[in-house]
Amino acid sequence: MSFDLNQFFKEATLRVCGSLEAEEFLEDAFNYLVKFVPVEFMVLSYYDPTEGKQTLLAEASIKGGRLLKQSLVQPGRIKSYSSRPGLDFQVIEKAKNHPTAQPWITAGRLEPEASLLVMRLFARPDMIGTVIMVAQKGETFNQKQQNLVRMLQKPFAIALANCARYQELMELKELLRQDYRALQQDYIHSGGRRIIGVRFGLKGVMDMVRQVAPLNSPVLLLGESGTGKELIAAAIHQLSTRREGPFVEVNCGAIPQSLVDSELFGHEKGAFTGALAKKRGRFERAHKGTIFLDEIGELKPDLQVRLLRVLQEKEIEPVGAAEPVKVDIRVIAATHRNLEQMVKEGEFRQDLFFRLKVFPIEIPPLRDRKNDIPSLVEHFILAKHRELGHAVRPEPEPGSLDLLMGHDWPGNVRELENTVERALILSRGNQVSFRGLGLLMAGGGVRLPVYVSQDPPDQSLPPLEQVIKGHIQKALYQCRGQVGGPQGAARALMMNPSTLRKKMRKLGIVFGREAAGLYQKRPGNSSHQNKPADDPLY
Ligand SMILES: Nc1ncnc2c1ncn2[C@@H]1O[C@H](COP(=O)(O)OP(=O)(O)OP(=O)(O)O)[C@@H](O)[C@H]1O
Repeated sequence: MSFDLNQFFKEATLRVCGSLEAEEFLEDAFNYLVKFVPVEFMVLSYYDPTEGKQTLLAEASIKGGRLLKQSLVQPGRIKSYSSRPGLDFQVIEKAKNHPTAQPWITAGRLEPEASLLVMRLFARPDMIGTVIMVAQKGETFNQKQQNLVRMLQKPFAIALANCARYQELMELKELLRQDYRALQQDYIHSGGRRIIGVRFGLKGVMDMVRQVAPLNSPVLLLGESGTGKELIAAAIHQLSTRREGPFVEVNCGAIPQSLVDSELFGHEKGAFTGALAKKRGRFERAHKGTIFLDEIGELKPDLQVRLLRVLQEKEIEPVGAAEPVKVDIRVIAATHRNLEQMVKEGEFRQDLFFRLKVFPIEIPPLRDRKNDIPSLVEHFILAKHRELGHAVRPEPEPGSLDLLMGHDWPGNVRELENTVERALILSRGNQVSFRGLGLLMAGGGVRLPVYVSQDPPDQSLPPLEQVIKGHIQKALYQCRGQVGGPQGAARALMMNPSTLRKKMRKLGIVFGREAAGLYQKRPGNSSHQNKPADDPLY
């Protein structure tokens, strides 16, 4: 039966152009061509003329196709060699005589005596890659076989150009997807969140934040869990010149060990089983922005070394990448652990500790800034009642403040936030109660008694309005008649000052100029001489 060239061309072209994945079409082409030419394995490489960089894309042999994506290390030589004319199609009798085959021979991937067929691929007018066929042991490519392969120069070039574009698109799509996800997170992280206590309990912290934010120096946030370290980190980013860039958070204690490498440093496609697409790590995603390394004390020793390298060299090495990637990032780290002690005990690298603690900021626990509690409670009631979709915004039940101020808050602001949310979920009507939530009084761990009366209603109980009136008057007395401001009764009662004024007018309580001197405490006098006459609580 005579050999049909047209049939060969058609069948071979269908295989070469049958897929957009390099390893797939190369494998299909190999399986067909091996019937006609003595090829042991073939390699497809991609050449980027702008960067003068050559990448081995894929290889195929009897074992199947495989994605390689390895950059060749001699761009200068390749550039000059590839611009040499007349080398579009060559057969090299012995690989050792070919200028660019040497690294392959050294790497043990090519026999020095092997015969090669090198076919360059062009997309007008540039060379975009090569197909290299390595002949089976002791064989070479005769003229007839060379002619067959040469017929496929154009189909291979088209397949490679399409594959390169496709890869580029896929990578862009993946980057966009990652950026979109990161942007969503960034929005949650810094989107208009208020910090309560900036002029009170966090004043010292905020002064330091303003000082350091415009600089590029690393910042180390120290403080117990739930004190607001992440919030402060986001504020530093917002106040910095990097605010338009990303704010990427990494909880060093929460990433599973098996994923740490690729999560932080990223990976190339095919770097390991399951790495189906190139992935940018969090360091790379934080480029031109801020990376927040929470729970830095949990970082394993090998990662401490790599983080130190990132801080020193300002570059990262994605898994499977041929070259490091430069990153421009600002690092903010945080921990609730005593890093200094960890250094002494050999659990944390001293050099990394010194790098990170250029500007340490200590965030005080909530128990040391209890004056912030009323504003925090008001803030969380407002935010949570909206989140929960409650129609009315409830006010804290009278006496709540004593209860909340008496608690030690070992879980800090996070515990307070959760407590408010829980209380709101349980609240009925327009009052929110903090009783029965298991809040412990400071120091003793004594549960506040929750009074549940089994008796019939006490007929001698004063009417509710009278109790409220007396309670407000008591607050006015304690606040020396002041209604608004940080020392005012509204704050003590966790109420909006205008709501309190309205209520006082309704209840007939005198306040402001009308009450001049009425609520002033006399120095040294504890007998409450100025107490309101109709006050049922005195
Ligand atoms: N000053 C504040 N004003 C308003 N909300 C705050 C404040 N401090 C903390 N929060 C809120 O309390 C919660 C806990 O804060 P954050 O996560 O920043 O604490 P953290 O110190 O980073 O905790 P961890 O060490 O456990 O990671 C968050 O919901 C945060 O928004």
